[in-house]
Amino acid sequence: MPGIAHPPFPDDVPTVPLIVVDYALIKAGDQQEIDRLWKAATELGFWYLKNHGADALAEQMFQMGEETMDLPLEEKMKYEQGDGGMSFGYKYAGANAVDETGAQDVVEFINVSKDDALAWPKQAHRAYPSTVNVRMESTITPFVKKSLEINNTILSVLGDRLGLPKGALGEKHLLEEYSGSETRVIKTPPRPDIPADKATLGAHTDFGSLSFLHNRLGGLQVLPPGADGWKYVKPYPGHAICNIGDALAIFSGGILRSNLHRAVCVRFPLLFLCPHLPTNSTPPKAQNAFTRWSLVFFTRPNFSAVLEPLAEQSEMVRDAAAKAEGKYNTGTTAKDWFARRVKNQRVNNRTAGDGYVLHRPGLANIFVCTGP
Ligand SMILES: O=C(O)CCC(=O)C(=O)O
Ligand SMILES: [Fe+2]
Repeated sequence: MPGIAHPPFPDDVPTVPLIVVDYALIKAGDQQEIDRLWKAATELGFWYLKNHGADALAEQMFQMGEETMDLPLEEKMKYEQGDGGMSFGYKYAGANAVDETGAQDVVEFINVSKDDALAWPKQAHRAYPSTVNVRMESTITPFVKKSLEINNTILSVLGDRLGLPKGALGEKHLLEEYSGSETRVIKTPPRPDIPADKATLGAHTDFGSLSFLHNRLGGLQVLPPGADGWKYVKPYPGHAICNIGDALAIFSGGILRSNLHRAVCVRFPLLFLCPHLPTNSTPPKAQNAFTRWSLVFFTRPNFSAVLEPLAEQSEMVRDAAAKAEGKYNTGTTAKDWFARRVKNQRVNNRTAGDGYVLHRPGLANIFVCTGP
């Protein structure tokens, strides 16, 4: 991917104009910028984040992803996450369902746990492919630390606006506590055979607290509330995409919004014919420009945290939770919630007639999905 020009984003598809938030201003406590973040986090739950300072590390992470995906499948499968509810490790293309029919996803990804990255060279949860190990110290741990710093700053600002005591959200996301927090590099190969309205990564809400996402090639779509259909999120250089996950929606009694999203194959202008040609007739270099790479860091609550509104610590959350009439009282720890969500999306765990419904106790059940 590095050094290969990407085709331009098409200008004839519906896009959603996300609010742009300047991380440097947020960090400096700029009230106007915090107002913009609050608007984005409560209305759509997605925003662009600029001036975050993580781009150089993100590029190195993409390289790690490419090196990993270039390993023989047999090697990658030694580190597969399996069907038992563990997300850390490799996920092969086709392991997850993208809709209620059980159609398989086409993305492969490598997930590295925040706990493993911080414990390195010790192991917290599991072993990884050699391509991950060689870049743990130089690339992955620095990226994880940088992403944690950014997400923790945002969490703290959102906690203040929710009327929570200082550190209340921080306590649910402690560095030293084991959690489902992880970084992920996703590879989507060019698939001209897949219709443009068919998901390559199924519709889902993220199940953690905050996601810090890096896109180069378009394909991400969100379904804004009240919209007539899916809208693309156009990638802009230097702009990460951030979104709220279910855990933060729950902690806030629904004040912060975790929105549905998915990924599809983008159709490019005719000038860039490759996606319309059979895959094997496209020169490899050009084809690589159509391989979609994305990178995420997911901040998720401590495994031991119970997912319920923080109603006792904020009047605002208490009022919102009261209006929601128990909808957000999951009675589940983040560990169990996370394992169930990971498990539910695996094709091998589908049983006849289960409809592949994602059970989000207390929240609306939606067709699922591959993502966290
Ligand atoms: O690939 C993308 O742009 C989105 C990835 C995503 O939503 C996820 O992994 O949860
Ligand atoms: Fe997602």
